[in-house]
Amino acid sequence: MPDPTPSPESLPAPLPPAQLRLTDFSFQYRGAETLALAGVDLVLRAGDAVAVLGPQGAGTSTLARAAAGLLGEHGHSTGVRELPGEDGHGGVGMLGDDPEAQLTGLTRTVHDEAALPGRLSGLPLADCFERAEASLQALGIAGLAERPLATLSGGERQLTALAGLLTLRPDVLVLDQPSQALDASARRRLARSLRAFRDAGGAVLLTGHQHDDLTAACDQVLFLDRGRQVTAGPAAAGAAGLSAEAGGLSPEADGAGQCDQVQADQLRLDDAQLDQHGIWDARRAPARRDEPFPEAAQHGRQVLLSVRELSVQRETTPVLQNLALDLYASEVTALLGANGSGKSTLLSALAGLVPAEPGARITGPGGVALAEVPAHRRAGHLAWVGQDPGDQLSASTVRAELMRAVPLGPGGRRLRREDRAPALARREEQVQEVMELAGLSAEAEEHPYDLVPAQRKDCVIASALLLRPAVLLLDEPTLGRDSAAMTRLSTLVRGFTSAGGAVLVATHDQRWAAEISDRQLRLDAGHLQPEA
Ligand SMILES: Nc1ncnc2c1ncn2[C@@H]1O[C@H](COP(=O)(O)OP(=O)(O)OP(=O)(O)O)[C@@H](O)[C@H]1O
Repeated sequence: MPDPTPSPESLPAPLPPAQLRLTDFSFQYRGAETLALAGVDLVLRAGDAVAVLGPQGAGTSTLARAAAGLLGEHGHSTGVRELPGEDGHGGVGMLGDDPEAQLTGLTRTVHDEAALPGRLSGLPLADCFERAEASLQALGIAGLAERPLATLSGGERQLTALAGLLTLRPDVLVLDQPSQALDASARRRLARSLRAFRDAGGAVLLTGHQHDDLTAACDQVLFLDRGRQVTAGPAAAGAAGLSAEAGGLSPEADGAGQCDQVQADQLRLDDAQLDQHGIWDARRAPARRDEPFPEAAQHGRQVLLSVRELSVQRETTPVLQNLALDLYASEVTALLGANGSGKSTLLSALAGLVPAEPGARITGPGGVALAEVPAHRRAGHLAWVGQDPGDQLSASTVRAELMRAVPLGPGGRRLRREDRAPALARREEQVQEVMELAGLSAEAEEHPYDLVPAQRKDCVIASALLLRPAVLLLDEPTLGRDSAAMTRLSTLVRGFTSAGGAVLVATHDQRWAAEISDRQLRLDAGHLQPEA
């Protein structure tokens, strides 16, 4: 008879200790009518990496803040959050999803910013500096240590904020959309740093709306739908009917509250499942397009913007060198390139916001020479949507922001009294239309700063469209978008080119670049090359 007592070798290894546990955790923002999180259960053990994905508004950022203990003042929670490190050291370090809010504003250089968290937590100075250097090294930005923060590119800022977090050696790292703004090699370096962090006993929680190399390297993925953790089985059957069930049923009935975590290896996270949950899969091969976009063929290859001998220095470093570029009517040109390669510099120089070296020629629609034209007058020809939408928003509601973008009279001239009412009605109509196009109708009366970063960008894109420019310059418009918002963005961009406009768009999302663009250019060492 076999011995019923299991041998010690056959016993499962004891589970590593939990670093963070949320049990039946619910949260409601003050003044909100519905729960932002409803009965979430989550356990992060030493060495774990878990991704929580959901469409925009599903509560992934709220979950990140809940895990980091940052929700306290903002509403009411029920359930339990346990964090062993709460007795003193370790704890949770979090990087938020707002690229504009990641640096403290208290320091001047990259090195000082990376060392600051340690200094604020009372570490000896020598340790702070040593850890800061090690973090900068691990993330591949040691060369930027002495750089003033104000001179960093978007990706460089993101990595600097991460470096600061790593110096605290937290038990748990919570990263809300950490890949946004990172190029492929920075993402790989970050993946390696997270691996090392986990091997040393740390746990990682990633949240966001996109599936990418980092979420694919997690052990598990959870999906959120309107604050509820939803059942997502490994097969398509698990995903079927999710949207129909979730939200309308009680947590008991729809399975929320039971931790149904899915292994994230690609074999089990299939396309249907990600689509079902509204997640943009940045790793997927681009959808094939056999024909060129029809509108491009229709309008012929009319040059709308011609750039020659464009050189730009930042401080004393040459970033763009003698660059030549043509943008064509009805075409989308994708601008690829590593972090810090100069994509934003190029777009800003075209918009007249960064000075070019003498000799540059920028010729706009109808042969207008733009190189000498100041930025505010270029905007009618070339509308620029910068990397940080906050820099371009100033009104207190989305509607007011957009109203402001439409000049009432032709060329901004004053209108006669009798023409005012019809002009106001027309403006109202245009604004309404563009809000619908950009998916902002429900946010019309919101303060732009209360929107999530992707919607803030939508607001700036909507303003740009209202200017009716010939050329649209978009800097990283895909950040923080779920699948529906990506589709909306594509529709908006193709709508613009259908009407004969040209688009130049800087992006790190190679799938989207391949799907949306008529051609792809890569910026490298100050020069543009066709993407291989
Ligand atoms: N105001 C500035 N002063 C000095 N250097 C700057 C300034 N802004 C950017 N730089 C530097 O110029 C280079 C190009 O930056 P830019 O922001 O154009 O790159 P990018 O390709 O858009 O990067 P990312 O993909 O990270 O957004 C980088 O080395 C950056 O650090």
